[in-house]
Amino acid sequence: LQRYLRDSPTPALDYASGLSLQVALRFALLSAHDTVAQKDYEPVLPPMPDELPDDEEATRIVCLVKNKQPLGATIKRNEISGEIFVARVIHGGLADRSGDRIIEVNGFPVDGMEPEQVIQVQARSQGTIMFKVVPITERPVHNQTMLYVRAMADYSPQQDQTIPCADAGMSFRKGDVLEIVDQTDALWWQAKKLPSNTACAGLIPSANLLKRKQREVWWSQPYQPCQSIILCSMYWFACITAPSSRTFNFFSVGFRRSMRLCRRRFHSTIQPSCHTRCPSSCYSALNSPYEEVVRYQRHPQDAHRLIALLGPSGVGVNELRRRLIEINPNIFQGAVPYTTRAPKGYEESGREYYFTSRETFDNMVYNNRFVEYGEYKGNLYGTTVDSVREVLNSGKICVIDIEANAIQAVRTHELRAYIIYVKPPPLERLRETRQDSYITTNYYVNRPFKEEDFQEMEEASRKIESHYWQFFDHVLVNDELQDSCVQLLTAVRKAQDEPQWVPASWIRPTAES
Ligand SMILES: Nc1ncnc2c1ncn2[C@@H]1O[C@H](COP(=O)(O)OP(=O)(O)OP(=O)(O)O)[C@@H](O)[C@H]1O
Repeated sequence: LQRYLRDSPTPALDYASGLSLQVALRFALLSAHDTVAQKDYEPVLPPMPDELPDDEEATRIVCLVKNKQPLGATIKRNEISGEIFVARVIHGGLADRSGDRIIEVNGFPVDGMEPEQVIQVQARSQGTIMFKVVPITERPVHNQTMLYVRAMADYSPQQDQTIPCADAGMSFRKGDVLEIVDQTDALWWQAKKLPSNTACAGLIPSANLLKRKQREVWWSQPYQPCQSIILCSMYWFACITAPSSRTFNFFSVGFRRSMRLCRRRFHSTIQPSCHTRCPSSCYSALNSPYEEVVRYQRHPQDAHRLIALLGPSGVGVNELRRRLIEINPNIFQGAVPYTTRAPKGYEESGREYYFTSRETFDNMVYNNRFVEYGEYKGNLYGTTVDSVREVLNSGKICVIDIEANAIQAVRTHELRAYIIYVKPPPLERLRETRQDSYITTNYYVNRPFKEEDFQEMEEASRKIESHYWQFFDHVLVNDELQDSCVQLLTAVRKAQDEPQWVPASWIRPTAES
């Protein structure tokens, strides 16, 4: 504006936006032009009051221009003195000053008023609001480092009776990455949802407060068996069985179609206690509604990240994994599972399976060596961390499929699993795309998909999503198979070569992790 005043250019027209009503962008540009042409420099601030207090340091006049943005501050009343204070100023909001005592709003003395009445005064004002405030002399120095977290729960300020101001609140869904910009208040933090293009932060419950809220909700709900699954989602168990009779063009490890069947059938056979199996991960998932995350980019010399695929039975997890490995078996590989069953004539230990005794297997279970394991027809089957490590150490990308309750076993500092959730497309697309496909069920090895298979898949995906969505690094809707393969390949490449949000404990390992 200073330069404009100096140069005094003459506008071509006073009303140029009429020239181009159809093109929104151009219209915006032209109306900006008109604003300058008409010298319409909002806001016009009201004149300063004549009677300024003698002690200039003691009070300040703060003038804010109202627009569609919230004011960005919450106020509170001191119950004893009746004085009104700015309780909290929202980071990046209009009123980015904190702790000041408000004595007047638009000329009305507000001492002794209820906060709601003060808000009424503000709400009535048009254009500008003038506050007379007594600034606090000693402002707390906030020496905060940047904190990023992944939300492990959903939150909606509109449904929270306890939030100081629902309009200043920020809703989030589990899995969202939040930048915490202010943690000075023990109960209400300020945060931005990433990726963010707003300067203004929103109020969210602090970790302790959200934890308390979750516990209250949990206690107030009637018992549902699936809740125990959420709470003990780290019970890692599954049943794995012999390779299916299906043969492929090349031998590929771990395409055990019946393994997933078996998991379904024997779902509840093995449930090791949380404390003996994975105390640290259980504890943190139960107690931290926010998981601290950092941006991580794999160094080209580091081992690849493990790729773990999961999804409801029949959605196509194995098909996608098989096709990915087929694309380039020199790059992608599955992990060789262990079993206690006797080898068949053509089988070689270390190729189809590692064959081992029951005693050794039990020992491995005891020593937490398995990502997943289970029993089928009297034999034990399982995938170990060592088998995964072997593939990763060979420089290849290890691709495995897991049940959702094995997620915590692979989300570790060492494996740095990238979790891809394979989601069914909408029902009508399932019907169309699976017309010529075959499903394997508990009773049939291969039969065409039926309507109830699709319904079951939908139902299962809803359950998986409601319990585990926060852990998914990528969601792949398996609609057209070819497209899904391309998407999978792209996601895997990104997982290895592009920066990703990962748990901070992977980068700064703690005693627990
Ligand atoms: N996008 C797709 N379009 C059409 N058919 C598909 C698609 N994805 C997978 N299929 C087919 O659906 C069937 C089930 O797939 P797949 O065996 O991979 O399921 P899964 O998720 O591993 O489940 P399960 O563990 O029960 O075997 C297979 O015949 C597969 O070829």
